[in-house]
Amino acid sequence: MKQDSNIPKVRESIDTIDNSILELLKKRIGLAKEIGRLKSEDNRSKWDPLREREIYERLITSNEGDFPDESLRSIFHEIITTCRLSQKKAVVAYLGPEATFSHLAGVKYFGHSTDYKPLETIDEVFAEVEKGRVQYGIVPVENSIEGAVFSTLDSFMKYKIKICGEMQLAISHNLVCKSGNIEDIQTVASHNQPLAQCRDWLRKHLPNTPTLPVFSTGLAAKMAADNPNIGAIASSLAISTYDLQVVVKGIEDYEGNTTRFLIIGKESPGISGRDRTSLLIGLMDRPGALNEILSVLSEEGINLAKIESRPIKGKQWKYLFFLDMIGHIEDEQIKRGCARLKQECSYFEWLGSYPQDENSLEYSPANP
Ligand SMILES: O=C(O)C(=O)C[C@]1(C(=O)O)C=C[C@@H](O)C=C1
Repeated sequence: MKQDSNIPKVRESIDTIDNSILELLKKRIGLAKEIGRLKSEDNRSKWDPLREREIYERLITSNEGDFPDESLRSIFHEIITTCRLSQKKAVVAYLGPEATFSHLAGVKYFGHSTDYKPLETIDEVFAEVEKGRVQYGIVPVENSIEGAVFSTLDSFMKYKIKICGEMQLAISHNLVCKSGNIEDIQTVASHNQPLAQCRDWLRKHLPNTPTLPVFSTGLAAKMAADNPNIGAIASSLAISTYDLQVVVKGIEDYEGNTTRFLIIGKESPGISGRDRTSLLIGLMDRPGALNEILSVLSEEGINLAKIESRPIKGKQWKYLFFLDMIGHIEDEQIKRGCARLKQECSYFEWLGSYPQDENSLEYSPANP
């Protein structure tokens, strides 16, 4: 070994830098708390997505690639979320138990300093937010392969809440069990959606093994931890949480499997400059009613990102439509379009305007 190694000296410099970063972080959180107090005096919302976007954009521009952009973004994501939470503590509810994809999505979105509350159903997540027992909920709304998550859409029709954000999570399914041996598996448990997303794989590799739909992937993982003959399809987070072994990784039938989650709360954030607006509408009972709605959007130059219909419970053959448009309710174009839609619709509800997710690739569980 070389005696005159320079490593200790360089490490000393790294220690000095780390100490300076820590001092600056302490100063930063102090300033964020001060802004929090000023915002409380003015009764202003603590969350300012436009300001947050400006910070990321400024830092990425001045970085010039010296530090990997993606890492820089996630470090500052954690810093800003922690500073924001120092202004107002938040509890986030999700479909539990621990280690579901919703839990994983929550941690990616809100960072590690937030308190998380697992609940048994998506409906309960909405109920807790509506009652104000938690500040936010995170719920899956659609999957790139299986389409809409109906229980989430139906809960929007039942509860008065607002959408505050969205995020996309790349989903990779693992077949797991206690021993890690496929021969031990007599039943495969999971949530309906992952079972459907791995249908072909299961048919091919475990043709005689029955599947068992349960409330969540986290519950399936918990069942596999308690019973050596149960296999579960679950997230990477579930493996460490429940001390399970991987039988086969990535058993989803299609690549690019991504789930879009919505963050729900009591109020939507202000404009960020790149936003989405969601509406729930009912059509008049007359010919061409849907066409009239689409014409309004087209005439106002509004980009419709998504339309989905759901039957109204208890009213046979009656439907409500979920619409996602690009833009914020404070944008003139969206404001004008919504005013016109209100006139044309039998039911109109603004579900919220919120910053669009632009970092879907950053949220890959393969790169946690
Ligand atoms: O600048 C603000 O308004 C702050 O409250 C500070 C801060 C931050 O930590 O940078 C925190 C929360 C807001 O969403 C935006 C930025």
